[in-house]
Amino acid sequence: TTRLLKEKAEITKEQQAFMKVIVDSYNRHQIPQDVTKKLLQEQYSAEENFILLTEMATSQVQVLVEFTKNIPGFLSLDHEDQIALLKGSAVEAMFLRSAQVLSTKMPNGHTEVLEERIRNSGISEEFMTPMFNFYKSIGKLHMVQEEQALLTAVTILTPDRPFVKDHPAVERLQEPMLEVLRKLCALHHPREPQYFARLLGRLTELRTLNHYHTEMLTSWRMNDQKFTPLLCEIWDVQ
Ligand SMILES: C[C@]12CC[C@H]3[C@@H](CC=C4C=C(C(=O)O)CC[C@@]43C)[C@@H]1CC[C@@H]2C(=O)c1ccc(O)cc1
Repeated sequence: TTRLLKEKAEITKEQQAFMKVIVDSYNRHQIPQDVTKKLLQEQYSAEENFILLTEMATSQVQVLVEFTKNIPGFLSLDHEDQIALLKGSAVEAMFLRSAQVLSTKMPNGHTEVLEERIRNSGISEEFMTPMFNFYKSIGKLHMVQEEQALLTAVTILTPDRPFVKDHPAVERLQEPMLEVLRKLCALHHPREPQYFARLLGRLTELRTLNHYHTEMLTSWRMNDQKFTPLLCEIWDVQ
């Protein structure tokens, strides 16, 4: 049984290689410096902050598509299911990304500036609270980079998104990632046996943000704020 226990805990060679593909892709695909640099330059106003966040959101969708294409097996899924997974996970991937970014101290005060601009971009208080509560709950986990990359991949490959036809095919891709993530959590957080369960609990909290996000988009539209064609396409807004 010790051998079985050992196998259960240890990350195998192929799991190591599999994880490396996802982590390298995650690190390679970030929004360009010239976009984040604007965070420090542009003047402060709700309109300017919204325009900046729109540019960041648009760039993040492009980054998300590139990252997703590198997830082993994703491109062999049914093409319509590929679109359904991207559209269904874009908001969650973005909130996960923003939580990871805002909970780590970025160089030269980006974090504070970014937080300031989010807080003054026309997002109403009722959505700001759950959003920043999520950021705090992610921050408390002190995820390592491999966990961040795998958690993002697990979020994208969630089988029960709207319009996904071949659930089992998506489950077959998500399962090995969950297995590696479970082992990673045991490896990096040995004194917190419940850490993996807490991590998955954040995915449930993430889903509730989808609802708030739809409201956020609607309230921005009411104030005649304009989105980019890519955001309109991924979020089905006119
Ligand atoms: C999600 C978000 C757009 C994308 C931003 C995020 C805040 C922080 C980020 C950090 C990034 C990085 O450092 O890599 C990439 C972009 C993101 C992930 C914003 C908070 C609210 C905003 C939003 O929902 C929004 C939606 C439509 C808009 O037109 C404007 C904003």
